[in-house]
Amino acid sequence: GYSDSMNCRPISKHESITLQGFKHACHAMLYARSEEKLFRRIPVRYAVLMQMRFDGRIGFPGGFVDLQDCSLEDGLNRELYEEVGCTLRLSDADHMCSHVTDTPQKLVTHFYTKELSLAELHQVEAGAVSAKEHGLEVMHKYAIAMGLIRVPLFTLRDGVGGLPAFFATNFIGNARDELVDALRHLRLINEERLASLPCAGTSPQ
Ligand SMILES: O=c1[nH]cnc2c1ncn2[C@@H]1O[C@H](COP(=O)(O)OP(=O)(O)O)[C@@H](O)[C@H]1O
Repeated sequence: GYSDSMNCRPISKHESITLQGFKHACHAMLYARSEEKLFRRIPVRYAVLMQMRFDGRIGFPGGFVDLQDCSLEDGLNRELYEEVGCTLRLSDADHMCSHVTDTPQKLVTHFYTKELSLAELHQVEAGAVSAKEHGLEVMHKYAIAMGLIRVPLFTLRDGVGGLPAFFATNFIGNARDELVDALRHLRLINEERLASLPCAGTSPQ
């Protein structure tokens, strides 16, 4: 049987695909180094993409992949194309971590990160609105993406606005932990600031 500690534990991609009776989902964090400044003053530093989901929660673009059908990466690339119109191809080299959980369902989530040029990222942002599974006109048909959003990495002087406020929003699945892992692992913000964020101190890895 599964112990409580199994609830969302890290697992290797290799081991996860040997599990019986588990669904697999792949999601990706696309990001780019940015010299942009908010209000000509606050350095953006990195543009990190997440999306507003149809259900009002925030997650990364991606979705379920049927391993009978295709590889994890092919499935991810298909989802990225259908949801946000991204034609870039992610590969095994972009895989960052995988987690397995048995509640509320038996699921493995595979998380990928990919650095783009700012121009490529702008293209994804601009193209997303016309992607097949994006926007209100297809909401009778698909579990759609409502819009790409950027993660604010700065903190305003009030100590709340910016990343702390963003962290207080509602995330899907383990998307929040994936975001924290990626920000830490890719060194997009420093450890001290990470530790000061609500719920960010205790990532499962
Ligand atoms: O950003 C994410 N990180 C981790 N898990 C996620 C994320 N977004 C959705 N999930 C989980 O992945 C599964 C597939 O959801 P999603 O809505 O992406 O798939 P679909 O678009 O194929 O229906 C769900 O169990 C959901 O809880």
